[in-house]
Amino acid sequence: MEKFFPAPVANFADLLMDAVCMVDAAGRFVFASAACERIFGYTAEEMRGRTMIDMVAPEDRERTLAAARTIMDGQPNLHFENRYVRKDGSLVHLLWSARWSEQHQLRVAVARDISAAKRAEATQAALYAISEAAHATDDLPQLFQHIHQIIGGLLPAACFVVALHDSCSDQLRFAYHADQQGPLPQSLLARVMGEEVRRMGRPLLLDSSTLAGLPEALRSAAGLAPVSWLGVPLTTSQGPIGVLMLQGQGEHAYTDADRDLLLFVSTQVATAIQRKRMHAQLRFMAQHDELTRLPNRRLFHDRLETAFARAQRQQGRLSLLFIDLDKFKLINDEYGHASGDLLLKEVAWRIQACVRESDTVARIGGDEFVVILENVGLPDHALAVKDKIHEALALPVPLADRGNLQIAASIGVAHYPDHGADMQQLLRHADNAMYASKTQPAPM
Ligand SMILES: Nc1nc2c(ncn2[C@@H]2O[C@H](COP(=O)(O)OP(=O)(O)OP(=O)(O)O)[C@@H](O)[C@H]2O)c(=O)[nH]1
Repeated sequence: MEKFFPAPVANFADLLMDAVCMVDAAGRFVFASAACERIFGYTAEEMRGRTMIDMVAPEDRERTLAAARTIMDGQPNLHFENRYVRKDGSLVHLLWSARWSEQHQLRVAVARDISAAKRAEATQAALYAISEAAHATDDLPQLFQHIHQIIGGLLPAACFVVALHDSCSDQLRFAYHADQQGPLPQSLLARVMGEEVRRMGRPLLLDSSTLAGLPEALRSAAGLAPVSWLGVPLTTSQGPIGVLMLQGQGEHAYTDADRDLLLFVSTQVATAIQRKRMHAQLRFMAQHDELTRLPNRRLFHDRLETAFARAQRQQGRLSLLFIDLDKFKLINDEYGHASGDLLLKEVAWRIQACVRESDTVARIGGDEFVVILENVGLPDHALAVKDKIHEALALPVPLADRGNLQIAASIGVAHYPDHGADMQQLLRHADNAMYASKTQPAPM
């Protein structure tokens, strides 16, 4: 050191929090101050003689060499950022100021560890991105994919899992489980780990160093030399809603700092999920009937428009069935509104059971239902569905304490293109056919 600085200055250099380095024209360290050990993980002794560029993160090497050339051409650089690979394999973000000493034929540089600031910056950006994703994505699976990418930029995440609490079954439902290539089959370890995080209500770090202190079920699911996993609860202001888990990459073991970071970010993730769920719920409520949970009149019209456009485009067929319960008012009057409600739910369920999943059954009024049958080969097929519905509705509906209810319905059918070239004509035809059938007994 005294070779370059007088002794007192050399002592000061070792007191600095920033690292002072000198690199010769061939790019080898010839001097490193004491702070280097804290920043790079290597002692000054270990650094001496090493080629600087070998310690730079591979992605930053080209930029670093270009900056070094400029400095050696006589232009000092007071604000250059790059990343070095520390002795333990982790990355350290550095801010450099450097200049070339013609007299000593050395690059003299001072490096400041800005990893904490970079991490805070990245965390802030991730929080913002998660909040943005909650607005920009259409549904939860898409949101989870976005969040996977965002958190993958902060922490190693070979595999990313979101498991949400299902209040009906009181179990975790794996809503997202994927690696960079796409969805993965459910793993026993992820399930056991998720349940454990949920049970404890706090983060859990799994790797070979923590294994001994973990519950038996988790130990046996993990095996002897587990890949590192990190799990945190997803909690909103209303309480826990699920669990977020990451699987490390290769040898990487998550640290306590990683755990704290994921826990911090998880609050934003939980809020984003909650917001998305609320939107989905509001959208569902706006489009579905509260009692039967069938599509309502508005969604029926949307579906019909789409089906109609498709049939026109593909020169296909579609049929509409208008269904109105007969004398439903009497049921309400005689058995009460609650029994009427129960009957409407049963009717909805029975009609749905008569058609394919791709068909639409909607409730468009008190006791009025409608069915859109797509891709019906011949009008006879729609008539067969109509008969099936009549039969299904003719079966008695048992009431808990008041015997059986008997119900019948009037059904009008309209076929495209036979009964109308446009939607209004078709709707009118089905409605008229339904009223016409009210005056006739239903075929049994
Ligand atoms: N329980 C119950 N009843 C409802 C609901 N919505 C509408 N209603 C009742 O459904 C009945 C429909 O009566 P109407 O349209 O006269 O039909 P109807 O008695 O079946 O007569 P027809 O169609 O001529 O055979 C009314 O009494 C409404 O109050 C509901 O959500 N629950």
